[in-house]
Amino acid sequence: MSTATPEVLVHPDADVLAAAAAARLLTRLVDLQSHRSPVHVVLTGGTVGIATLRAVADSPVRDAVDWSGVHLWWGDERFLPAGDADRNETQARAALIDALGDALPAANVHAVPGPSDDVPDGEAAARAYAAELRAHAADDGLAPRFDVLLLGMGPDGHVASLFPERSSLYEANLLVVAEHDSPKPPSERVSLTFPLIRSAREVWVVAAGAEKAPAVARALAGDDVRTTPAAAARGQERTLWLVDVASAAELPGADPAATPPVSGPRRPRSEVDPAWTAVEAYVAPLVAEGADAVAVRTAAADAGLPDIAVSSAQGRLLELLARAVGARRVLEIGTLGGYSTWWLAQAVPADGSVMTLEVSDAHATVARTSLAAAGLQDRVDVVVGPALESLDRLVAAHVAPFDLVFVDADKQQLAAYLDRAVTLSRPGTLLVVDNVVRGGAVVDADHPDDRVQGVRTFLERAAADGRVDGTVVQTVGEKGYDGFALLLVR
Ligand SMILES: O=C1O[C@H](COP(=O)(O)O)[C@@H](O)[C@H](O)[C@H]1O
Repeated sequence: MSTATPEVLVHPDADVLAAAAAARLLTRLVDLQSHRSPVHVVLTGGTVGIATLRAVADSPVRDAVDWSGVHLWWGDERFLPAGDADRNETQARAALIDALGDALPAANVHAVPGPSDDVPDGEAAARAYAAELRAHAADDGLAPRFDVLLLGMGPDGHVASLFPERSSLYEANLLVVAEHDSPKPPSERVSLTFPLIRSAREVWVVAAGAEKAPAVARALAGDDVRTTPAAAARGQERTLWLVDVASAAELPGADPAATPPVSGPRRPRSEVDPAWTAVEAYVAPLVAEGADAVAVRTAAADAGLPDIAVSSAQGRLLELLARAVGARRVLEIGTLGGYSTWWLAQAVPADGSVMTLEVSDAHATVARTSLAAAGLQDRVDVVVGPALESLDRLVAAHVAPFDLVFVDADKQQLAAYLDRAVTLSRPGTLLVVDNVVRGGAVVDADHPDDRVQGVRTFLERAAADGRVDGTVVQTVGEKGYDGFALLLVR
């Protein structure tokens, strides 16, 4: 089975890391629940793992999750009596599960059994846990398909209770194993094995602290699993390493003298800062992305379209702008999978319209299908072909002016789109143009990227164009650092 190459996100410190991991987990759960139930999450013990659960409990977004559709499992457990303070389960209950109360049914919490008459040793606990996994298996498999599997990592590079140099690292048949004489106390443990861990859709490794820097560097350099077990921690669809500055200090390119910043990102400005994602997750209830919008977004991803559509917060902004100007006729340049189109279509009245121009036949088909499934086929017209040609046809046909034009297409031609868009407008038409800041690159007159140069030409043209009044609003969020140009036609 092939697995996903690790992606690394560095956070300023352990607290921000835990908050961001919690926000990410909550957002993922809400997203997943829009099209799948139940959702299976594997918890981890350890400092960051438990801090993450505490942050989940403290987040108002936790109520956006339907916990009755979430099943919780553990990647490993210390083989200690139920209620022992050193059990990962006990710590997870104190951090999150108790706070969820009746929202999370007890039957959804799948703890590894502790010692009892029926479960005299770790092997018996491992067998019992494997049976529990089988009882919830997907499609006659041996275990549920885990949606997110969280792993902490020790300074020795262990994950779950799979320690360096142990035979359990190579277990190929069992889903769950017992570990005796663990190098980290307590000595008796039970752990999922790598075949099961690596069958998860997404594996997220969380690690913080300078003492973990060597192991983080070895794992991400692809060290031998025998010396750095974390090197084998990978998911089928995504492998995420959520680390702090201190534990990332030995990664290639890291500044060993770096101290965590008081605020702001440490990575290039165009990348996504976890604080931005956390805020986006926090405001998700206000944005209220509906199930139809999630379906449009998911269909685009499933069809393999690039992940360059607007975010839900930006989509909502488009909807609000269109409503604010009372738009009845909207023109969009650049449909992609129809996600921004969906938001714009929410704003126009039932007898209003959104015309959206898309150069790719394949993208247009995805968009049409999704928008029809959302019941918007009568309100949205997807026009296929090079946008400039479509625009020139509209100009030649003297169509009625549009009330709002949203431009999210090839940046090289933005100035030409501006020209056509103004021609197709009336005084008071609002033009919204996406991606005009580009991580700050727009200020670089010698930038080699012709998209940056396309934006610069457009902004210079807009500034000189006596037909519009405008501004640029810089934005941060899950789409990174960018911005919208807003132009009001005089
Ligand atoms: O013993 C364990 O340790 C690891 C990592 O813990 P940390 O305190 O160094 O973050 C944890 O992932 C595992 O679940 C746990 O049993």
